[in-house]
Amino acid sequence: MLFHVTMDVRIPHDADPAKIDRLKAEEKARAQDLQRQGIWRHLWRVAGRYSNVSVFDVADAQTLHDLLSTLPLFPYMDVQVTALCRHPSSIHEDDR
Ligand SMILES: O=C(O)C[C@H]1C=CC(=O)O1
Repeated sequence: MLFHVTMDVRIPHDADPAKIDRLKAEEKARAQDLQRQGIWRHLWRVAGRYSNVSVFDVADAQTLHDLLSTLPLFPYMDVQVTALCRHPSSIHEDDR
């Protein structure tokens, strides 16, 4: 199943910079690993905001929740999820 996910990252101003740098590095490694596996299909920065829009390809909503909630930056994210299904006019056979 495909899910559109928006992640708004909100780092508290009083957060420990060293801890945040470590979490960002861990997040990057995790995100790149999931992209290589084809699970995190799209990852886009929202221009002008510390936010991304992403498309995930996972078995179901529980799998997506387990994945998102274990991201290193998850405690600092507001996450919105929209389930996607195939558009009848899509020319992309892997849209499902
Ligand atoms: O920067 C972000 O949008 C938050 C998060 C998502 C992927 C990643 O590397 O960090």
